[in-house]
Amino acid sequence: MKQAYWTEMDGKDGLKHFKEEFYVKKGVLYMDGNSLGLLSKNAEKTLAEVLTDWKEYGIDGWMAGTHPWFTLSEKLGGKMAPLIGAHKDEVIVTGSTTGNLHQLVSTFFQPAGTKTKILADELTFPSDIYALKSQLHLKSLTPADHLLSVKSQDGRMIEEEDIISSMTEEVALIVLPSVLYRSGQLLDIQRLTAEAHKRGILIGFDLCHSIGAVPHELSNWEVDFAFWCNYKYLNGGPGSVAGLYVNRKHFKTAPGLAGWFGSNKEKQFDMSLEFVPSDTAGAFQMGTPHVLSTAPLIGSLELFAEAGMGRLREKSLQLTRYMMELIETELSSFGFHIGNPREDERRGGHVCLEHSEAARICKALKENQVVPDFRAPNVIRLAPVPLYTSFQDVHDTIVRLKKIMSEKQYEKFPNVREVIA
Ligand SMILES: Cc1ncc(COP(=O)(O)O)c(C=O)c1O
Ligand SMILES: Nc1c(O)cccc1C(=O)C[C@H](N)C(=O)O
Repeated sequence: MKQAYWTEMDGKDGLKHFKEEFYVKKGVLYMDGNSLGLLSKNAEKTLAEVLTDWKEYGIDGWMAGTHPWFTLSEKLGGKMAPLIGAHKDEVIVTGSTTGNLHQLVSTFFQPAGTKTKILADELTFPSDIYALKSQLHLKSLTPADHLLSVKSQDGRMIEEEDIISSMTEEVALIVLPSVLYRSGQLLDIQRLTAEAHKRGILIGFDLCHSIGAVPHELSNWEVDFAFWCNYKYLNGGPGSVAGLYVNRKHFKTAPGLAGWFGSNKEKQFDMSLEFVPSDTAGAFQMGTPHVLSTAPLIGSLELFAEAGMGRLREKSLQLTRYMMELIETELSSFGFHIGNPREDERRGGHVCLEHSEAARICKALKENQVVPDFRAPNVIRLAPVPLYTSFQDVHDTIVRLKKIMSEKQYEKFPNVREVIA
């Protein structure tokens, strides 16, 4: 493997100083930032600041201190907006991914007449399907008849053409992932939104695997709503508070699940039994924000503002391209298949490496200080995230993998998954 390439790329990498901001363990090649991002010093600092404010101010921390808690969700929504190409008031940091999906579907799925179906796809993350089915049940509609699932032709990707041809008259709402969690396929959000709207269908996206990895233009594309977690590429920490986006054209739509933190902030403490919603995406909040699980995001988002999504995406594409090239040149005799799309505009931030022995190859990688994750039945996900991964890290990952394969190190492990990854 030629050293010239990675030394040259690392040498001219304008983002390389960010790696020092992160707790990257010495000798460990962390390729799992698409599942749980690493802690940054900045995130640690803002978490400590919020704890200090609690210590110092008690109840007054809601309005005083370094990061007053009462407006923190709105403030962070504004800081997150550039990552998805939204207006500041269209984004709020709140809830969890699955909770936010429930909120948005309960708001925007309004079956009427013959328009009673939700369209999703068969490769989406299971939690989304569970949520959609339970939302149908709540409206006394059976998922077997009312949840349409676009089929994959190859078990990896979902073709946009197939999604569009499933946008029938009966569909009221579409919920799709931006990037598929296993194959890393990036869907054409702009095109799908335009096609849905031509047919009078509302459309929303799960951005879990694209936020912080891929730039978006949600407002310009007129996407109706979106939701995501902040613990993957955004490094908000395990169980970090999530986010949602609602296009301004829907600000007058009453939230399906109302709660007092969705109130107009001036009125909230009037304690009236009449709900007066905020006139922003803040209306879709419910209860008191989980401040301690939000605090690391304050620091983390500062890093994203400094790095910029354009530069992050450029480096991410270079890293995944380099990884795929090395896989092709170095690992061709070991039975791997690259399961993600090759085109830049069709892939997210991770490489999907398929192998019949994937579960135990992952165990061998971990033993060799490479952290991937495994997704059944046969996928090794490798995410060289641009904030803390160098080109040399990508190179070294493939060197370690090649050694594992040449020496058949994986054979000493059973080929079954661990509990989580
Ligand atoms: C695409 C996608 N959607 C939804 C979820 C569920 O998120 P949460 O557990 O935060 O609700 C995840 C990850 O867990 C995910 O990857
Ligand atoms: N949300 C997770 C969790 O609570 C524990 C372990 C992993 C996760 C994940 O986020 C997994 C991730 N959504 C995936 O793409 O597989």
